[in-house]
Amino acid sequence: MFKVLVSDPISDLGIQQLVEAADVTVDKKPGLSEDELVAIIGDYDALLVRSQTRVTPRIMEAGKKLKVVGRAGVGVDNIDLGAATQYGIIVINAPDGNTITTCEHTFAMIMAVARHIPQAYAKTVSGVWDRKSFLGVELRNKVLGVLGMGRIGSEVALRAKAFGMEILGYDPFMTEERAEKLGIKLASVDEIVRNADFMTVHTPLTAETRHMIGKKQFEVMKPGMRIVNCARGGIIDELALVEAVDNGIVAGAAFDVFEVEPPAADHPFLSHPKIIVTPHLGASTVEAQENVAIDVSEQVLHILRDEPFSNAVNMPPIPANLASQLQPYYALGEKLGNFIAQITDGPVQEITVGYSGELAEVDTQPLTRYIVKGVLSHHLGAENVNVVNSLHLAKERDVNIVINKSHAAKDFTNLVSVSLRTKKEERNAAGTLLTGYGPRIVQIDKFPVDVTPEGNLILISHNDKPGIIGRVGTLLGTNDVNIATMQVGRQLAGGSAIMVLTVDKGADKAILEQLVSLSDLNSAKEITLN
Ligand SMILES: NC(=O)C1=CN([C@@H]2O[C@H](COP(=O)(O)OP(=O)(O)OC[C@H]3O[C@@H](n4cnc5c(N)ncnc54)[C@H](O)[C@@H]3O)[C@@H](O)[C@H]2O)C=CC1
Ligand SMILES: O=C(O)C(=O)COP(=O)(O)O
Repeated sequence: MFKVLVSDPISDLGIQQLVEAADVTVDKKPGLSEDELVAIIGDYDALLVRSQTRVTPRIMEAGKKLKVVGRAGVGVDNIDLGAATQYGIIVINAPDGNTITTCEHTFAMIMAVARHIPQAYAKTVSGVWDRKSFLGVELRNKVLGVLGMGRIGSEVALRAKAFGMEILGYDPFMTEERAEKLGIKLASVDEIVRNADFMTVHTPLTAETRHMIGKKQFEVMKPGMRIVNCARGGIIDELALVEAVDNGIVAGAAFDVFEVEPPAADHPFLSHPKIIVTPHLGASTVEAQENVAIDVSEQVLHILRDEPFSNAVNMPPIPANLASQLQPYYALGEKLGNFIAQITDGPVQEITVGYSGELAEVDTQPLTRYIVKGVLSHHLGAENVNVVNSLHLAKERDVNIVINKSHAAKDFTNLVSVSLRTKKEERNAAGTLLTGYGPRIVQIDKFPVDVTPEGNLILISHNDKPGIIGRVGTLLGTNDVNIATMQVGRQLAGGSAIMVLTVDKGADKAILEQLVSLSDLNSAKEITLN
């Protein structure tokens, strides 16, 4: 049974599929402190949050079973992504569900700041009928600067056009073609600051966007500018903004988000007559909350059930057609990696993965993650490595990963080979998928074999001499080890050879030692592939 913890207020209707899933139990505990979360997170397989819960490295470290953190919304700046990757926790978000809602809130803020609605409301309800103080401006024929033309920024631009505004958009990833399609003009931050009447920001908060609008921009800003931030606190320098409003450069500002949330009681925005605020309400509609909770619950279920999923933030996305092509190879890749790790002595220095045949034509990085997971699991423990952190853990340990691709796969449609180099030796195994039969190891070092990578195996290296197979069989039989299958591989008659046995139960160290003491038998290793 999977356990899911919901630590922020998330739509009940949205998480219904999780609550109703027979293999899931859901606990709702909003408002926990970091210490309280650390104390209980060890019981949970998934954590669902909005923007309040700060998912810190301490929480992830304590989340020994934690497989996924689901963000019911867009911004993941409250989740330590580096720590998530380190601990092998997938972080997913719900990027589409609140776009329109946040866009509409932005528009509410644009209109409110243009017409002083919150200030006028406050005065009216206080009993003062003041029509003079609240002279507004029209939106029609005004220039709106949009910084960040992603999902929300683009929707804001579309609606602004309906108000008769001219749009200047800035986004490093915006092409001329797309700008033309949206009916906007591309401009630099500087051009927007100097020419717009209204400005709205819709970027994430990054090192690059922090204080993107600060003292320098306010110095050259078109006087009378009105500014809206419904994206993230910190994109606009809050103190520089207050100064610009006081100097008469900025006519008004509307903020939904703050550098620190909630802002301190003495934050200058909270008492400024020209700055209006809402408490991070951008995504707070019934519809958006349902949408994001449905989206994130669906993906969390997929992840818990080991099914293909989307919207991972700390893993590159895998296009659906590539996912379906690679999926059948994941088990083979992981087992091949684990097999080679078990037969190679010494600490791993380099993993060389070879892809040939059709696999050489596609992006195989998702499959490489499984292979590296298989290798590292042997050394670091299966519970500590997964496809989220396998490449990261390899890099952290200075394990070099080399990928070779060759279009020709001799004898097979596709071949995956894995070589492991340690200080002591270099060994290699290759495998393929046999239609109708599943994964097979088809080569170990230079020896061709046909081994199903499953269960308990014994790998023996010996001299190709008459009677050796019988001696091995007798010894194992005497020790009550039943042989299910046996494969012998050699290059030349009478030369060196290998034997791969599938046995019903593992052979202990004493039996392996007895095997090695047989004449013409050089080494024996036990391999477990579950
Ligand atoms: N107030 C609220 O409740 C909500 C706030 N948000 C926030 O709104 C922001 C935008 O969300 P979406 O549109 O869904 O994200 P998005 O990822 O679709 O768009 C962000 C855009 O910013 C652009 N960008 C990145 N760096 C930039 C830079 N240096 N200069 C200009 N553009 C840059 C990106 O290219 C991208 O097109 C995010 O910060 C998100 O967290 C989202 C939903 C609700
Ligand atoms: O989706 C986002 O990025 C938001 O900022 C919404 O935050 P919330 O889920 O309302 O706490």
